[in-house]
Amino acid sequence: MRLHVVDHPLVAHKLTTLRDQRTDSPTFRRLADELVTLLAYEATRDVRTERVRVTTPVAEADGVKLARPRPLVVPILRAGLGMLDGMVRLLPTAEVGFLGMVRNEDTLRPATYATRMPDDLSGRQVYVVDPMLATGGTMAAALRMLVERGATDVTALCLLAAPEGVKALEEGTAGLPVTVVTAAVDDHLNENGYIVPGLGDAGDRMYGAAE
Ligand SMILES: O=P(O)(O)OC[C@H]1O[C@H](OP(=O)(O)OP(=O)(O)O)[C@H](O)[C@@H]1O
Ligand SMILES: O=c1cc[nH]c(=O)[nH]1
Ligand SMILES: [Mg+2]
Repeated sequence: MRLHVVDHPLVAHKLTTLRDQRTDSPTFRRLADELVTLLAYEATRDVRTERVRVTTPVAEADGVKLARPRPLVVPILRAGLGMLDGMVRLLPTAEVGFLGMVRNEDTLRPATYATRMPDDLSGRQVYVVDPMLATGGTMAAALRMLVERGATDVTALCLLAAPEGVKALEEGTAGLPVTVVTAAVDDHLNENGYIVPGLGDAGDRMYGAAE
């Protein structure tokens, strides 16, 4: 597993407001959208392109376009939905697969309640989006599912990670081809499995009632 923590003052600024408990749902959603754009800029550095020629109003020019097969973006519902628009804005040719997963708040084990995904992911570049990497159980289960379908090139974009989740992915996905891109790795997980200092429950903050 490769880990890339995006070190940029605009990322740090937006993440700080995201963490603030006074930030309401509409602002939280806007900031998550803006942050994913900045993370995606780094995460898509190796996205495959092909050479093309275009005619400008002045002359012929060499250029590049996103190549086929089309990249696949996979939001992990619910909270990952808040990162989907930003991703497909940057990757307009992307196909989207959906994974509905929820963590049992007592056992902290993930359960999958929805899957809508191409059967064959061989040769595809896959970008999984989920704001929180806490114990890593949800992301590890998602990765296993993608690899079972033939994925060999997976990038996970998370707004925040815990060291425990990073370690779990390093150990649990040994040999799996995954790069994790995040805005920060926080201090630790608390006894309820929440990232400390974190930002609370990302799904609730995105889709709970606006304050
Ligand atoms: O690393 P883990 O310990 O597995 O925890 C992380 C998961 O928990 C959150 O989702 P949640 O289960 O709260 O679902 P939601 O998005 O519907 O709120 C988060 O968006 C991740 O999917
Ligand atoms: O801190 C955490 C941990 C898991 N899921 C969240 O939304 N937040
Ligand atoms: Mg949640």
